[in-house]
Amino acid sequence: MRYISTRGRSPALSFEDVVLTGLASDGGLYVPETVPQFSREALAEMAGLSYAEIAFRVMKPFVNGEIDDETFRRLVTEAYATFSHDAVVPLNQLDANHFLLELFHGPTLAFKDVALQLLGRILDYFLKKRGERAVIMGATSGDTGSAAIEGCRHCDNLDIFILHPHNRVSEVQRRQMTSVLADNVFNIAIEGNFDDAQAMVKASFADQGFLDGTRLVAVNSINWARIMAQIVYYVAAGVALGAPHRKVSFCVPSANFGNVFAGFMAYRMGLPVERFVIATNANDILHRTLADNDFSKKELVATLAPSMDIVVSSNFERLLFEAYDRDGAAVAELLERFQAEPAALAEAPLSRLRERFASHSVDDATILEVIREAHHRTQEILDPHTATGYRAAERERCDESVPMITLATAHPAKFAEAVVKAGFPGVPLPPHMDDLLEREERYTVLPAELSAVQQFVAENRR
Ligand SMILES: Cc1ncc(COP(=O)(O)O)c(C=O)c1O
Ligand SMILES: N[C@@H](CCOP(=O)(O)O)C(=O)O
Repeated sequence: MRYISTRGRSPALSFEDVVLTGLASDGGLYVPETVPQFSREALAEMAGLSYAEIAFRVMKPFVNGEIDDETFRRLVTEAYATFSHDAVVPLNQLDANHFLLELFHGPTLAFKDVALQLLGRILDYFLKKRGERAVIMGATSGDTGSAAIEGCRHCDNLDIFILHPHNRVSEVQRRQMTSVLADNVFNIAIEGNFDDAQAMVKASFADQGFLDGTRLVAVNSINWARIMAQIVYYVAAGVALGAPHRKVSFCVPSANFGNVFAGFMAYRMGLPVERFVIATNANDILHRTLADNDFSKKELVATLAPSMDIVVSSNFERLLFEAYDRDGAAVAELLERFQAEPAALAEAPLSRLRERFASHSVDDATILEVIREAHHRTQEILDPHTATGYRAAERERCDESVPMITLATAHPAKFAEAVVKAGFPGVPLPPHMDDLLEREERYTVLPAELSAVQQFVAENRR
């Protein structure tokens, strides 16, 4: 298995090299050269297996023997032993055919743990094997940051720099990052928004001179291993509900588009998926593109689902690459146009996308309404991101014979503002975070200027 760039102009890489890098040199994102296929029998055999075993089987073709089976199995098992639920990602039935896939039982209470608990271990394995050090730069709207820090903090060979938008993440999210006082962890609060942070991380991959030859590694969903690990829970949920013998649909709260793209990969590998429903908050570029072919940037809006406050969805490029029949030049041309002015997709790729994807945008008032309504129906308090998915799924459900699986992407305790505004007293943090609000914090506020950020990284890496 080799990995190629979505813009078609970078050399193909091995799994090890693709994990230990970020953007391709042509500015594209890496994807597997061929998509591994699961037969119906192979999928059917997975029903009833442990999550770790399903994870091993689904990811093995991507790893391509570059980590021996015994070691890879151990890394996977250790990663998912950190989750507080025996099923790792349990399915919670809401009604006859609507299910929540709870992805928030990891150490930092969001779906990012599923990939980052594993990625930290894989990075540690490869860097130790090579005897190399590396620098991580990551951008976060609140959840990736703490999951990356938690997944990588014990890697001696890594220094971790996480950029979050100053005063735009929840207090719990900020403290989950800034209260980790390890010598290799650096939190930077950017005076800007998530898109500014993501742009600076991407620019740093394009020109790594400031690191004097030290390797720069991505923990955002730029990194293929993030997508790879997220494919697993689509397969696990699908086979638990009867795939491959019946189809399933997924509704995914979306922003940077790594999560739903992982689902699309599961579909391409053989999981029978009827439909992916993309839920956005008021930052609705994905919905406008699919519904109106309006592929344009709009001013960022601060919402009650802050982790989805993103203007440009990085991984949409990976889906465009598939929709444009893997024509890297066409993708590069479209994205260059999009950076400069409002753009539109060509007719054929857009209709291909519309065959499999639907979308809905959910505003703040509706998020609050859903939190109340879902509590009334199920006694559960949803987090505001999951609430966007719940509403989009309800709007889209039509075929009652196809289970709809809404991805519950975070624990409500991380988002007190929305929960309290919906009329609830709040949701307690789990015991391992009991004293989070009293812990000492450390972070540095910097302007949204690439040179200031790169200078900070260069001066502080060990
Ligand atoms: C809680 C939560 N839900 C949904 C999303 C959207 O996921 P994605 O960026 O993979 O589309 C994010 C982060 O992006 C998130 O943190
Ligand atoms: N919502 C994310 C934004 C970054 O997304 P990623 O999947 O590319 O890491 C966050 O919480 O940081």
